[in-house]
Amino acid sequence: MSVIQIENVTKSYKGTILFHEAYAVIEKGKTYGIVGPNGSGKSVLFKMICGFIKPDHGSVKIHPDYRNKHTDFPQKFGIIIDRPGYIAGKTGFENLRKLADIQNLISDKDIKNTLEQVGLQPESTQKVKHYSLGMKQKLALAQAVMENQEVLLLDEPFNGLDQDSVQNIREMLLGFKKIGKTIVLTSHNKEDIDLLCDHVFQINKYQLKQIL
Ligand SMILES: Nc1ncnc2c1ncn2[C@@H]1O[C@H](COP(=O)(O)OP(=O)(O)OP(=O)(O)O)[C@@H](O)[C@H]1O
Repeated sequence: MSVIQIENVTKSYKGTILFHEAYAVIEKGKTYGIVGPNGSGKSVLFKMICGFIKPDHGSVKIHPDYRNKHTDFPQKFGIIIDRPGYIAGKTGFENLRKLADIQNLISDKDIKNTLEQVGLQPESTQKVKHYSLGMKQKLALAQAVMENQEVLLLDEPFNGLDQDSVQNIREMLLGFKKIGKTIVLTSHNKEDIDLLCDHVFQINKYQLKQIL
C-alpha cells in the first residue's frame, strides 16, 4: 500500500526550479532516504507532503487512511521539518505536554518515557532557551515520535547529535522500522542512509531518482 504518491510535481521559487514533473511512491512499512545537496528541495518536498505548501503543478496524494478530514496535514504523521518553535521559557517536558494537549492522546508518563528514549532527562527543570543544539534536536525527535505515529517524516534527524546519541537514535529508528512504521528521512551522512533505508531517492535534475 502506498502511503504517499508524488505525481508529476513541479515546484519553483522565483524562477529557481526545485522539482520538474517529479514522481515518487512511499510504501507503507518501508524506510526511505531522500538525498541531495543543500538547497535541492528536500525540506520543500517534506512541506509539500505535509500540505504546508502546494506544488505549482501535479499532486501529492496521501492514502485515505492518513488523510485528515479537517486539515491538509495528514493524520498519524510525526514530523521534523526545520526547527519546531518551542516556548523558550518552558522545560522540554512542558513544551511536549503543550503539543500533546492538542490531541490529548498521551499521558505525562508517555511523554517522559519518550524524553528518556531520545536521551533527555524527563524531570529536568532546565528551560529550552538554555538547551544546546543537540538537546533541541532530541526534543524535536521526541515531539515527532511521542504519539507513536505510524509515519515519520524526519528532515535531518541526526543534526547536531554526538556519536552516542546518533547511535541511540539510529537504534530507536531501527526499532520503529521493525514494528512496521513508515519512515522518510533526509541525511547528509551516507552511513545513516545505508544503515537505515530500504530505498533511496536522490534529487537530481529536478527529479526524484530512485537509486536504491
Ligand atoms: N518560502 C520560500 N520562498 C522562497 N524560496 C524558498 C522558500 N522555501 C524554500 N526556498 C528555496 O528553495 C530551495 C530549497 O530549499 P530546501 O530547504 O528545501 O533545501 P534542502 O534540500 O532541504 O537543503 P539543506 O540540505 O540545506 O537542508 C532553497 O534555495 C530555498 O532558499
